[in-house]
Amino acid sequence: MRILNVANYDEMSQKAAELVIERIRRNPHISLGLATGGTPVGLYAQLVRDHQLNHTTYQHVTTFNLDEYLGLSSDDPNSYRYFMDKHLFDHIDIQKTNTYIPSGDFKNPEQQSKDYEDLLRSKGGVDLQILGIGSNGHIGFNEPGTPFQSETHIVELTPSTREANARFFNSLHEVPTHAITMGIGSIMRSKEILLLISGDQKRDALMQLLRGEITENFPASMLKTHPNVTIIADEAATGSHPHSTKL
Ligand SMILES: O=P(O)(O)OC[C@H]1O[C@](O)(CO)[C@@H](O)[C@@H]1O
Repeated sequence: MRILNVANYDEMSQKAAELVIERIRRNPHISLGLATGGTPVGLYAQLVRDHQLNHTTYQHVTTFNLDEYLGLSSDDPNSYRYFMDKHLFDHIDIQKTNTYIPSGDFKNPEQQSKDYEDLLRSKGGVDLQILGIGSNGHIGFNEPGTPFQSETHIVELTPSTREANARFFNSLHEVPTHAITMGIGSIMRSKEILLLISGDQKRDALMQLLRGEITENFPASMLKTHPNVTIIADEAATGSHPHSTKL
């Protein structure tokens, strides 16, 4: 893993955007794995800005989102489809038919999980996966204890994840209890991974990732076995001054 330690959230977003834009320009048919949550919002804003200023095109780009809440329709403001349209897709020239997000439909979620995994494979998988991390080490919605080999599946969200995400809802009560998520095995098949970490509330998770053992109790630890991971972390998360290290 390569870690780039930057000053703050804005610099993290800027550096992340530079990396993503470089990969898109190198491969205009790239398949991007996308994350939601607070962490990548600044990155998406930078991608939109670059598209407007420099006309980087997404005409041939395909995207796969990591996860979706179960029970929220795509037009619900808290659904991840809504989030992606609002922060990115509505502002770039991507073809919406090339943007895939797991369905949060309650009907037959097991089949939907299988269909999403089949789709990922049939489209050739993800070239560059963008990730955030939960304070408990979750990636996507893969909570501690998720098998490392897991593929797209249904999860029951932990109380800590629901509490952390309640800030996007009117109340904790409204946060769905279940979600559909790409598995750790699905994420690990990506050719390249870009993990973004910002804020002092993520410092323990970053330390555990860097110093702790590889264990299913800390899902992100599996990333240490991936051959091509870049972490961009800000000073609040690393607790040290900006520099770059190869681990
Ligand atoms: O970026 P945030 O909002 O801190 O969330 C961290 C992670 O948690 C999730 O939002 C899921 O709870 C992921 O999608 C995200 O990467």
